Amino acid sequence: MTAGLEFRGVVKRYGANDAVVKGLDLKVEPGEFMVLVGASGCGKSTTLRMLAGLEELSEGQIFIGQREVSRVAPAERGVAMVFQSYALYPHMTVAENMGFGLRMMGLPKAEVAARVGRAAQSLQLEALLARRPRELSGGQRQRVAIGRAIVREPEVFLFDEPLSNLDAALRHQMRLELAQLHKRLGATIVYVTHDQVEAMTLGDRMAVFNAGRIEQVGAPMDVYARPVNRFVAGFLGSPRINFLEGHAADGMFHTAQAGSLMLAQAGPVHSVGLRPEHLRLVAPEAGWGLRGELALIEHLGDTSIAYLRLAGATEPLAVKLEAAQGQVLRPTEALCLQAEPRHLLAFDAQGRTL
Ligand SMILES: Nc1ncnc2c1ncn2[C@@H]1O[C@H](COP(=O)(O)OP(=O)(O)OP(=O)(O)O)[C@@H](O)[C@H]1O
Repeated sequence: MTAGLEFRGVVKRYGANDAVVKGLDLKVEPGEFMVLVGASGCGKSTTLRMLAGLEELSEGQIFIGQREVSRVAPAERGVAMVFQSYALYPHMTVAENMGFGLRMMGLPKAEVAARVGRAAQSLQLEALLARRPRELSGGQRQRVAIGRAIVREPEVFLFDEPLSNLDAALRHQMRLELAQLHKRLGATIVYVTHDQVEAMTLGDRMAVFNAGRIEQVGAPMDVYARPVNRFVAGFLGSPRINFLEGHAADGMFHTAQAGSLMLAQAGPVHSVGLRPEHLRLVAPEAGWGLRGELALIEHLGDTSIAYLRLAGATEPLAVKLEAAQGQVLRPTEALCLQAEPRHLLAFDAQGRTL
């Protein structure tokens, strides 16, 4: 069973404090992998916990499928949650850990065994069913925790930062496994993370949270390429997008002291955003471009990141170059950079994308 879900005007307030979730509207389609992403404290976990029934709503409604669940008990919502700390029972085997919840619900032994068998197969845990948690790696334990959710055959899976306790290599592996698992199960997933790489790679769509509100919802590459404002533009991308202040005139964006860039759009441009991969080196005598001095260069193997000091700018400008290009540059060298006009994100005085 796969159901969609919807938040309608959901507000969460703790006591007399300001709301931590401020009127949330969000629709998740059946079978969709939706990532809620944002910095610590922005309200994404609270949102997930309200969906799970672990927190009460102050205002608004939540629907799972056609059913309003705003005041339905957690166990009756048809959701299963996987937490960051997977809390397996140490004295039980993998199979017992996975079947525990079902046995508590009073399901017949044969049914429990069948469901555990199916989940173990889809998670490649069959060879480990007789082991105890201490005999497993961190990634295997997390798979067991996911298995515990799968056997409940929920309509919706909820994940709360499930990978943040794993090391980088394992996180990467688990990310690929989760993506494959989602394809196999076709389940609706709501996944909370502060990690932009997880959001970019796992989500069919992502909702970018900021201070209790959603700034933008969309397919990861669309949000990356067409952020609605400066906040979202700055949230995604590594190295971070470069912001430059200035003004527009005659189809050009003029910085105070570091040169000009060609603009694709008209309007009251107050600042622009330029991703490091969209800047390219041009000859110093080019007719237009940004001019600066190389402050530092990082060689990453396949690419190099050059950091330029621009006159009148407080932060260095990050530029992603091919390794061969980066290798010949020397600190303090004067450089000129251009970007294709279509790659410039232009913002108004309020930081909205024009
Ligand atoms: N029980 C509580 N009582 C009062 N305030 C709370 C409570 N739980 C959470 N908050 C506050 O609500 C805000 C949102 O918290 P929430 O955990 O949803 O954020 P988050 O985006 O998931 O961050 P993190 O990734 O750090 O968990 C925070 O400012 C937090 O301090």
